[in-house]
Amino acid sequence: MSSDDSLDFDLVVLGGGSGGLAGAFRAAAHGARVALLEPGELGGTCVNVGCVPKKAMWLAAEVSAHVRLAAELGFDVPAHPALDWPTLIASRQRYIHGIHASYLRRLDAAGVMLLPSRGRLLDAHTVECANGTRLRAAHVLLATGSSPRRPRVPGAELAGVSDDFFALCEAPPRVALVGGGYIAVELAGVLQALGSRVDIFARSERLLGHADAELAEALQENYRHQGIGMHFGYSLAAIEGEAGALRLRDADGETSGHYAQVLLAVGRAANTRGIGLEAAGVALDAEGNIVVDAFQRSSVEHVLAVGDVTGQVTLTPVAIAAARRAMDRVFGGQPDAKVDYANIPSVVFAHPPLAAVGLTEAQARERHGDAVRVYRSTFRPMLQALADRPQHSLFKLVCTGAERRVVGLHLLGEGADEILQGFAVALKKGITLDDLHATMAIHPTSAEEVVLMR
Ligand SMILES: Cc1cc2nc3c(=O)[nH]c(=O)nc-3n(C[C@H](O)[C@H](O)[C@H](O)COP(=O)(O)OP(=O)(O)OC[C@H]3O[C@@H](n4cnc5c(N)ncnc54)[C@H](O)[C@@H]3O)c2cc1C
Ligand SMILES: NC(=O)c1ccc[n+]([C@@H]2O[C@H](COP(=O)([O-])OP(=O)(O)OC[C@H]3O[C@@H](n4cnc5c(N)ncnc54)[C@H](O)[C@@H]3O)[C@@H](O)[C@H]2O)c1
Repeated sequence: MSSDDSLDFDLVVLGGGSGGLAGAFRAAAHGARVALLEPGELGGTCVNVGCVPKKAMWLAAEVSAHVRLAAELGFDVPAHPALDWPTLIASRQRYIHGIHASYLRRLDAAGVMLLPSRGRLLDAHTVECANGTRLRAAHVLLATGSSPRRPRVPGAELAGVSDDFFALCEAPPRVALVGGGYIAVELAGVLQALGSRVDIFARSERLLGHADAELAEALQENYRHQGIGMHFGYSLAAIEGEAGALRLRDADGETSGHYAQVLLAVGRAANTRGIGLEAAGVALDAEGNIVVDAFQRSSVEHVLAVGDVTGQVTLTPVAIAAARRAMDRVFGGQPDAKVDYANIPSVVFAHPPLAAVGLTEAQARERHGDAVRVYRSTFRPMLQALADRPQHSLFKLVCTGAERRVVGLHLLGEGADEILQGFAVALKKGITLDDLHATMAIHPTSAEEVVLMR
């Protein structure tokens, strides 16, 4: 690549989260002179208040469930294991500090200049730091992420959001979670397993509107068994009371409570305020996300955007892939590099986890009508059966056409989070049901059910 020496940098990145870091590393690997602005901890949402600490808490919740299973299998362990939360949180934060240190080392080795500051666009080629320093760059990458939304109801400020969940040092005795999406489902499962009594208040008629309805209902059944309360079609009108004793009031004036903690999980909004988008002329869509084309280009030439701030599939691997492809295109001589947004696999870290790739049955029927064939397997994983526990797995394959091409795979059950990745490769390659049947099963596993479904 060739550089313009009249500019300070080839690339200035706003945001040191999943997308920003990936973009900075990839651009530097292509020889670009890069500056990265991050006012907070490196790693952004995912590393500090998202995927990583969430997974740590999910793993702890799984361990707690397994200790209880172990007791039922005859091990000499308590049926209700006590958890010293501070020890768990210390281990989690130690792990996260290790990630921070690794990023610092890697930025240093890559020659990326890290500035611990917010940035603001003055025009398409100029970024101003909080202290007034101005950086001139050939390209700017916006990767400022998103923040939790709060519903506009009286008392909303009394509630916490997912960031506050990660500040907890003990299980609050009773927790209300408002929302029915990824975060409400994940935090509810973890808190219930680690000692809280949890109620979910969802506006929708079921959990996880994005997921296959049958699996979502099966997960609800599991949550009910675990003692999680669920209220659907709920319209939150106000949050009342005082810290430690909060009540929810619905649109009919009915109240529910008292809750030691109310957590709001009603979606996230792109971080676009105060970053100079108006000055530079960067367009937003009706939802407030930065508009980008398939190559992550904003409405202003040389200004790119990736990750949550664009509102495109808001997952860490997507932010990373979008940033890498954009940098491959701009600095790596790969003019066609872009993300394929089709068939992105995802996992809701519920108990058990729900993993999915491709079309749900409803989406497939809408698109392919009567050509859709659905195959399902409901079974009790061996560990659950040995302990005589009721938890079942539900695996579902959605196929279309005479060749029975696999267009959707939906897994609810133990190990689903780890099973899906390989099958996601296969689905992207366009496999058929016959291809699955031609693959030898691995016995005895849960995963074998995917190649045995008829
Ligand atoms: C509770 C929770 C759990 C999640 N779990 C998962 C999961 O299991 N798997 C998954 O794939 N995804 C998960 N996600 C989503 C994932 O965290 C996000 O999709 C991902 O972090 C988006 O990356 P990003 O780079 O766009 O933004 P972020 O990672 O949020 O990074 C944005 C960065 O920009 C910085 N910034 C903001 N304004 C400025 C400015 N003006 N100048 C400079 N810097 C600025 C911020 O400080 C922040 O560090 C989860 C999210 C949450 C909230
Ligand atoms: N495992 C993962 O990959 C993972 C985990 C957590 C978050 N994420 C990402 O972060 C995003 C944000 O998560 P989220 O759970 O906040 O959003 P979400 O979009 O998944 O769910 C928001 C939920 O809030 C409900 N809602 C909206 N307004 C409401 C109101 N006023 N009252 C009651 N309910 C209301 C919606 O009906 C929906 O069920 C996710 O969409 C996902 O992309 C991913």
